[in-house]
Amino acid sequence: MAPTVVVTQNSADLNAKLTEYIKSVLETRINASKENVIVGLSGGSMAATVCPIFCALDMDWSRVRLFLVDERMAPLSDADSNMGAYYKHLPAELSTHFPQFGPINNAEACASNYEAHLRSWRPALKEGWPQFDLLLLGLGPDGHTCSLFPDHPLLKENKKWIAPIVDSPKPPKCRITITIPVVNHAFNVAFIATGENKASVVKSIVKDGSSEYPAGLVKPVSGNLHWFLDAGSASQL
Ligand SMILES: O=C(O)[C@H](O)[C@@H](O)[C@H](O)[C@H](O)COP(=O)(O)O
Repeated sequence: MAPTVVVTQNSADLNAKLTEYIKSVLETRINASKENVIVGLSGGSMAATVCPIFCALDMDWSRVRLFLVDERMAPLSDADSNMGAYYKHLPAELSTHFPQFGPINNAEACASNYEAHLRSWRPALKEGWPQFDLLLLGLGPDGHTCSLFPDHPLLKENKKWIAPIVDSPKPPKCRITITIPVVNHAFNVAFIATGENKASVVKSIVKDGSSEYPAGLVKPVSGNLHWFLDAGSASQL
């Protein structure tokens, strides 16, 4: 299915459109099943974008669980820690909706612990993958998403739900990330990409349908795909 592209005028407009989208997806998923609703969140600027929205949403969060789609191997107090950024911006009762992360000195053990959390929350579909209710993904100017970088062997990972990476071209080198098939089995995937430095990669993926970049490999099997852009990132569409 073709993605829905939402071009926003300014940060207030982005906030309003994202609020409407997130509220509607969460309410739909909460009503659709008795299970907890699982939301996967990118790092980078995502915490600053979505935390104010989460804080302002008037809804029952008791059945929502939060999960990092990728994380850097850094202590919570470090500026590199994505979870640290979410802890800083979210009220304490929502921060506890993330699973524990660690050990931070061993990417492989950390990835397998994080995967075990996800498996305890959401059993595998018959195809072998979990189904996130909502993924909110960032985009790098090089076309990466999560910690899935151009030309990296992890793009071909077809067993692990969460994989370690020790040679990330974007620092820090050691991270964990969800894999492409996990992304593609989600019910709802939304990219949030702003800024002119992302315009050319947005054009290749959204307008030309290129699969050259990791983010271009995101093609939900049966879920919905949205792109939330601003004037800068949409300038070549
Ligand atoms: O932890 C990370 O590095 C990320 O999750 C990464 O995939 C991020 O989402 C993109 O690099 C976009 O980052 P910005 O939104 O900060 O541009």
